[in-house]
Amino acid sequence: MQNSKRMMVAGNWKMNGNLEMLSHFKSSLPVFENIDVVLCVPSVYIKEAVGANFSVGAQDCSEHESGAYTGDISLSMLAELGAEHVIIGHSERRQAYSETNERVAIKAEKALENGFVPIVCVGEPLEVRESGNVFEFVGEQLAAILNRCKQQLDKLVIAYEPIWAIGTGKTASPEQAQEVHAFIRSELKKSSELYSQISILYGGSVTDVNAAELFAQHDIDGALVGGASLKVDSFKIICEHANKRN
Ligand SMILES: O=C(CO)COP(=O)(O)O
Repeated sequence: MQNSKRMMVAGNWKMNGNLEMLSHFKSSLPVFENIDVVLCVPSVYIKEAVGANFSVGAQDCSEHESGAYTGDISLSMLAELGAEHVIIGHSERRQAYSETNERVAIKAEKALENGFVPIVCVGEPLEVRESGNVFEFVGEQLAAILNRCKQQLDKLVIAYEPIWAIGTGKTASPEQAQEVHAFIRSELKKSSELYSQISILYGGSVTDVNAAELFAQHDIDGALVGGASLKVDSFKIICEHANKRN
């Protein structure tokens, strides 16, 4: 039995793209009736991205509301531009900007308070997978998030992105991904009766070629797509696969 919730396909452009590419996406992506399609563009493009057949997300947010935080962008600013989703705790930010589990959890909590759908990322580096400690590592990341976001868990989206699969072309096998998704679901179950309503996306070298077999897994509710979200044709095919599953 598949979960009954809607599938989501979210594109993460990271620091890529330009206005011309955005305009191409806006005019080319059709409506997908059965799924939520989100494009997380660099923040400077959010306002321009709004108004097409997809929702718009940011790739990070500040945990502060305003003040002397040079370079930060607050949730209320992102909301003003029209963003409804926000990626939080992406491994690139955890690694390059030293974002701790607690800071990620605070951002997720603030995002929920501000009416956003936070897409909160978890996932292990290669050495953790090789040492057999995936559940322990992901479990700790998740615990911090669940602890802070208890009140509105049904609004949360979790993205499992094993770091060794990001941008490497080496995707987790459907079985490897399903195993961790089932673990995440079981942890969610301990925290909330709403566990079955929380979408768990898979991210890490998702392409138009491997999306269907990933989406066929019981606990995979969609994808967070990096490289393949930069080409409208591949992103569209991934959306079509998700749309068919629902
Ligand atoms: O980091 C990712 C999405 O957030 C995944 O990136 P790739 O799809 O390029 O591996």
